[in-house]
Amino acid sequence: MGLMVEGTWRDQWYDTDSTGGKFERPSTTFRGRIAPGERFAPEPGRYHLYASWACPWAHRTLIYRKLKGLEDAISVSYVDPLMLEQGWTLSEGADPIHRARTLWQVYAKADPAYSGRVTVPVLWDRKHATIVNNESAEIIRLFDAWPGARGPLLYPPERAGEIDALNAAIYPAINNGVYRAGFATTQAAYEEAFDEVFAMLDTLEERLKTRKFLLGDAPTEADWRLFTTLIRFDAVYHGHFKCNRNRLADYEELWDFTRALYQIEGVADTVRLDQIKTHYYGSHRMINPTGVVPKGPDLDFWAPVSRVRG
Ligand SMILES: N[C@@H](CCC(=O)N[C@@H](CS)C(=O)NCC(=O)O)C(=O)O
Repeated sequence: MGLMVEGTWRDQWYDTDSTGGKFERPSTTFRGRIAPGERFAPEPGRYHLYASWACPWAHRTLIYRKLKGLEDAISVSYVDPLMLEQGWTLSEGADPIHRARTLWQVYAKADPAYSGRVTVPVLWDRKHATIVNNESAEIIRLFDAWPGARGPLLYPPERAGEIDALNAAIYPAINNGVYRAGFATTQAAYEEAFDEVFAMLDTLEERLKTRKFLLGDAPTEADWRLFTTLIRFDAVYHGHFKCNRNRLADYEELWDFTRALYQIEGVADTVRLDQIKTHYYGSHRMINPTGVVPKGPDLDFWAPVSRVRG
C-alpha cells in the first residue's frame, strides 16, 4: 500500500499520526464527466473500468454496470485481491489497454507527474488516453444517466434531495465509518467511529420497519451505496475492522434488506466474498500481520426475503 509522488510509486501506509489516530480519507483527483457533445462523450466501447471485486467503492460501479445494462458498452479489468507493496496489481492479461501489472502505471499514463493515492475504481477513456474519473460516487451517476441505460433512474431529479441527505448521513457513519473504526490507531478514534457505525445502523433499522427500501418501494442510489458496505459487514467489518457490537444478521430489517438487494437479478454476480476476505485480511498487515483469512462466517444471502412493506 502506498501512493505516488510526482509520477513515482512510494510504499507507505496512511499517516494517522498527524490526525490523532484518526483515518481521514483523501479526496480523489480525476473528476471529469461524460455527456453528449463534451470532451468525454458517451460512446460504446470507448471507456474502460478498472475495478476490484473486494472494494466497496468499486463495487458500486460494478453493480451499476450490471443493472444499467452497460456490460457491452463499458469493458472492465479486475485488479488482484491483495494490495501490498505495489498497491493494486493486475495479473498477466488482465489489462487489455496498457498491459499494466500495477494500477499506478495506469495513473502514470494519465498523468506522468501524478501525486496522490492510487485507488479503484478508475474510469479510463481510450480516446484521450486518460482517466475520466476515479470517484465512485460520480461514476455511478455517469452510468445511471448513460444514453440507453436500462431501468429506471436511480438518482431521479425529484428524489435527489432525499437521496443526497441519506448519502450525507450514511457515508461518514457507515461506508467510511467502518474504515474509520478499522484503521484507527488510538482507542478513542476507534470507539468514536464504532459508536457512529452502530448508531446509524440502529437508525436505518428503524427506518426499514416501515419501508421496503430506504426511499420506499424501489431501490435508489442510496440503497446501493449502503448495500456494498452491508454485504461485507459480517465477513470483514465485524471481525477485521472490529465493528462487533452486532452482526448484520442480528438486525432483522437490515439483513432482510441486504438479501432483497442481493437477490435482484445480476447483483449476486458482483459479490465475491472470497476476494473480499482475501483482500481485507491479507492486505492490511498492520491490522492482521499473519495474513490468515478466517474461514467463516457462513452467510446465506439466498435465504428467502420476507419484506413486503411498501
Ligand atoms: N473516494 C473513492 C475512494 C476509493 C478508495 O478509497 N478505494 C480503495 C479500495 S476500497 C483504494 O483503492 N485504496 C487504495 C489507497 O488508498 O491507496 C471512491 O469512492 O471512488
